[in-house]
Amino acid sequence: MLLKFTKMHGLGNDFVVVDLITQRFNLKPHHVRKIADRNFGVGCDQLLVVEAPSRPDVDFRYRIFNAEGSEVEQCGNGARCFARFVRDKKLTGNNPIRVETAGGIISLEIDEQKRVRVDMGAPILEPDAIPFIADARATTYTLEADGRDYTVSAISMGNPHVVLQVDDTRYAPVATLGPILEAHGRFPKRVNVGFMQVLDRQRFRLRVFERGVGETLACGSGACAAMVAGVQRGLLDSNATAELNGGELILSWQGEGHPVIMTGPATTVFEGQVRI
Ligand SMILES: N[C@@H](CCC[C@H](N)C(=O)O)C(=O)O
Repeated sequence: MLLKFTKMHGLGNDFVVVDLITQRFNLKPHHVRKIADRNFGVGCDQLLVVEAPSRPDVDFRYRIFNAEGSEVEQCGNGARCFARFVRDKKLTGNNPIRVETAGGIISLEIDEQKRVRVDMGAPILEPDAIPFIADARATTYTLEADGRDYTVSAISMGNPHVVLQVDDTRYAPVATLGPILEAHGRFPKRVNVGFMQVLDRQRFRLRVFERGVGETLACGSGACAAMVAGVQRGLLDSNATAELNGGELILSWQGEGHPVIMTGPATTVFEGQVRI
């Protein structure tokens, strides 16, 4: 069958977006791996699926698959692309657009400059719910890996993140420590690994080794988790800009119980059909 798709990106974190409201297809992990393959397929970090909602109080169901085929709970850069996709395809006129994900309900609002403001929901900080194995909840934890102790924050934005502070992201051990922490035994569902350099109280740099993908040019939920980690550690104010290798995101978090708000661009690259 020929499956129609749109190739999009959010700050270089790239996506194949598939509308399974107007097309019928029983998507399996091996299809995702084939489409995501950068040599033999279309190529993407994540495949995003637009579906009809399963409940009356939302507009769509948003499903997310990592390039390796695993279905995951949340994708922040993808959420902005999702909003642009359903708007450009005229699947909704609503603004904000309410969307259910496996990680909770998020709200997406497109502004006049076509940037998308995402209410990512409140961060989850209880270890059991992240999930993260710890005796008690704390702002930072000591994580032993590869014979060394690391001071980390553990946060879920619907999906699990661990955040480490580094002096300079350019020299952070993303390619070596990233995969070790991604598969660390204290994160039963594996974890996205963020390396954060705080520049001042309103600006930080971030590189993320994403679960199920590897390092990407940007990670929206990772930027939200780093924002929460920075505020909790007393390093960041409640409004800050994240510099990722693919560009910038504007973030705000007013503290525990409040949602993280992320604003940034969403770009369509091309449309196509893939035989599957
Ligand atoms: N790129 C994403 C996160 C995608 C999912 C992640 N790799 C996971 O496994 O949780 C973002 O922009 O948030």
